[in-house]
Amino acid sequence: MWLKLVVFVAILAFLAPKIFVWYFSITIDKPKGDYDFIVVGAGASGSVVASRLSEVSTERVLLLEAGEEDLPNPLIHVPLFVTFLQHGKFDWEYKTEPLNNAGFALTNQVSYWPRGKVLGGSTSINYLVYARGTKSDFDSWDSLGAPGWSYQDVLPFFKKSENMLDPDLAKTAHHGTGGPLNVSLSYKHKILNWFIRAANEIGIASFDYNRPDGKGVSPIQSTSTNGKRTSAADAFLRPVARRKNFDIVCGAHVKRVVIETQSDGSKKAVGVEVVKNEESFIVKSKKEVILSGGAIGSPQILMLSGIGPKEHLKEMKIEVMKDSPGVGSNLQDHFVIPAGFHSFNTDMHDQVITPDVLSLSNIASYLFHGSGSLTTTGLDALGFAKVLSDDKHDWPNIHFYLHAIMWKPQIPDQTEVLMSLFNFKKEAVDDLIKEAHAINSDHTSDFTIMVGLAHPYSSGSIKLRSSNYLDHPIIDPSYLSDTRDVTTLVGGLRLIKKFEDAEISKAMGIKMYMVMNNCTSLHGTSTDAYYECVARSAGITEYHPCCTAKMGKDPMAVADARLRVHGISGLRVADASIMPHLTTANTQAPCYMIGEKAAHMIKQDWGLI
Ligand SMILES: Cc1cc2nc3c(=O)[nH]c(=O)nc-3n(C[C@H](O)[C@H](O)[C@H](O)COP(=O)(O)OP(=O)(O)OC[C@H]3O[C@@H](n4cnc5c(N)ncnc54)[C@H](O)[C@@H]3O)c2cc1C
Repeated sequence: MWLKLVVFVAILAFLAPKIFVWYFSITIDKPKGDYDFIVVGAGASGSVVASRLSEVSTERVLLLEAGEEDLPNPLIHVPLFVTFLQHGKFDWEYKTEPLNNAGFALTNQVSYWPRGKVLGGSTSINYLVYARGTKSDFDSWDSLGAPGWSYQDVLPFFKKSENMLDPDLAKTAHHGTGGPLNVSLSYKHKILNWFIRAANEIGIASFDYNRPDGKGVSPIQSTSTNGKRTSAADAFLRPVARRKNFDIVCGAHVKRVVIETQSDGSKKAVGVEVVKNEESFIVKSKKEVILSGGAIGSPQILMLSGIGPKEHLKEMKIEVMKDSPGVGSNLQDHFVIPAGFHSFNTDMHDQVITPDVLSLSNIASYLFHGSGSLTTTGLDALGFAKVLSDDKHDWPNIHFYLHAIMWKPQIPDQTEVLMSLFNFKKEAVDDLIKEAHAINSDHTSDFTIMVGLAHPYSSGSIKLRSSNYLDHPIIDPSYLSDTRDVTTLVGGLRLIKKFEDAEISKAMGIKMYMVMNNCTSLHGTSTDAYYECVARSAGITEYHPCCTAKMGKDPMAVADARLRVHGISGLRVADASIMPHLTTANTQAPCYMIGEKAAHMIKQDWGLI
């Protein structure tokens, strides 16, 4: 009897993972023959492109993803666990070169740049904020040599993707319903009421930040369904992956695009070289290859394929297929400064996410009602403002977030987390703890407001480290190399400091503190030099790299406004790289839109609609 039971359990233990994979998996092991379209990278844009192209049943579509499949996994799908997704198998784990003008509180002045390496790409590891940017962003793209990308042109594609679940927002003209991507209002911690009221008091009005215009403040709209992350894979791949004309292969690292010289001397993309399980093979495309590897992956693949700045390719000993000086240049990223706040009068335990969040009642409310703190990444609200700027555009130049997580620096784990997520130096975190001790005996930071540059003037570059596809490229974001960005951030930090002055803040005893790298001892606490020191020390990536293969008409443009790579037929880029410049807000919503618009243009160009 016991023996039978042991054998039964052993068989079950052996079979269960296989049954799980068989039931949930939507991928196949290897490509099957040639395809009409090959899409590289299953992130925000690539998932949409592949999904939409495969709607045409006559076309064979292949989606190749270097990372593994995102089988149901609490780490991915429970929003609060977002920080556990970094530094693991779902993350490319990029690092920048040492920064020259920022990062003084970072170990070796190096910024840690996670990117999703998994089905769903960065949407499987991101913070879920769904924010599109302003009308001016897209009108500016259009005027910079990308006709067809004005706000009026792109709005239908934002709406096509979206299924806005909030009934009030769903009624507005600019939101979409019925698209594959669920967007909902995130769970609201009580501290949100303070934040919105304080913002209103200091002159920042409430509004829907996805309206075309604007400055104001609003609760977060997030890409989630009943408290569960909705990634690009959940929204665009899982529901359609069993289409007969659609194959998805994971663990497939694309080394390069295969380019042939035609009889008339022109160059054409005819497929890709892929490495899976250490085996290298070529897959042929009959119509097009679409690169959606993201702002780091796509320029890297382009350069490895011989498309890039001639001198750099020669230096890397790569045969030049097309001298394209813009590949890898124009790297832009939002750069954000965390500012800690503390409340002296109010018990924060029911106001924000506290370290005891994994209580039975919280877990039960998550499992049974899809509500509570586990449904959020901690980001509760997002605001936009314009501070001291001679910027001619109408767009906001800073954005700021309420991060409703109580940070208790005296808990060693949390110190480790800060060091590992952002590469902060131990001394910098220790500085902060010391100052927090001095400010209040409980030495906790109850929550954080983060303020970031919406439209940085500084831009950097991505270059190959070598011709080996496995080597991470050289990433130089050049944060704060343009002093106008410092001026804007000083203005932004001063604006955030004003939150203290609101009557509601005084009633709750809310105070800001922000100490980094001896800024206080060097510069006091209220001078511009102090705020500049904080910005240059504590600033970190907001995870929004883009623009490294921009579309346009000027000599630095890599693709035209239909995303066709200049000088190589049968090849497009569709992802964050093609943006001419950053949008005011977060980048996933624009990347979903780019995927929708790219698929539409490809279908038009091949007479498929
Ligand atoms: C930690 C984090 C938090 C973020 N938070 C937010 C947020 O809250 N809101 C927001 O709007 N944005 C956020 N972002 C940014 C947002 O997720 C990205 O801007 C967006 O996903 C970019 O879309 P993409 O298609 O350009 O690239 P990605 O989504 O990164 O997809 C690129 C895909 O290509 C694959 N790939 C790359 N190279 C190769 C290769 N050689 N072969 C095969 N496959 C390859 C990658 O593995 C990846 O799956 C965050 C990003 C990160 C990393």
